[in-house]
Amino acid sequence: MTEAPAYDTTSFVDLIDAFRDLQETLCLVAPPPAATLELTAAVADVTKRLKEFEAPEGHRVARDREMGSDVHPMLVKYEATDTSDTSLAGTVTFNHAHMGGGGAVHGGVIPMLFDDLLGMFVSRRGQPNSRTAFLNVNYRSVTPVLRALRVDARIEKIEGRKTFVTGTISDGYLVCAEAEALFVRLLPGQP
Ligand SMILES: CCCCCCCCCCCCCCCC(=O)SCCNC(=O)CCNC(=O)[C@H](O)C(C)(C)COP(=O)(O)OP(=O)(O)OC[C@H]1O[C@@H](n2cnc3c(N)ncnc32)[C@H](O)[C@@H]1OP(=O)(O)O
Repeated sequence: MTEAPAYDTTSFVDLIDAFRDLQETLCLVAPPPAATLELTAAVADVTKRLKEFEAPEGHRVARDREMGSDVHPMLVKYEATDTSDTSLAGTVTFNHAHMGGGGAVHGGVIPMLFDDLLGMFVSRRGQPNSRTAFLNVNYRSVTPVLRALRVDARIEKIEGRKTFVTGTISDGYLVCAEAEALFVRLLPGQP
């Protein structure tokens, strides 16, 4: 495969942010049928325009490994503020699109954040090209939406191809969720 050309992701990050805004807004509205029909056509039109720019694997911006969740519409955006070789601290704010019920984050969204956060951290500071072997999540207290929460990750140990890592999401001193995961480095040629 040829090397992907240098690409300025700034405007694409804005597009993804606009998409996230759309996702959240969809979770907040009750439009009448006529408006829904009109809006469906408008969204379909945007999708049609985007399809003009389809690119082969390796050239798609959403898979830009350096940019991570900033350029991927499905992933939860977080900010890493403090990293060392074995630890990471940062922040995440879940929105209405991530809500399960009663102001709490959906129980499936939390493992997705952990898989991405811990996987990215392992790739950068542990062993690149690793895959999640297990990810165990404990929900210790309700994870609230619309609040800046703290995220932490720590590489506990590396044994051969295996990187053991833990993570937490906290609201002040209250632990909302914690995770334990194993990432296994792929062997050359391993699919
Ligand atoms: C500058 C840098 C830029 C950075 C930019 C980064 C970009 C990067 C972004 C990535 C950020 C997103 C990260 C998402 C990551 C996914 O979400 S990956 C998708 C979800 N995971 C999967 O689909 C994995 C499916 N499973 C598999 O592919 C294989 O089972 C695995 C995990 C590769 C392991 O298989 P294998 O290679 O054949 O390994 P195997 O020989 O069975 O086991 C190796 C060792 O691990 C142990 N092990 C394997 N599985 C388990 C298990 N489930 N439990 C306990 N032990 C296990 C074995 O016991 C063995 O231990 P030892 O005997 O060596 O002590």
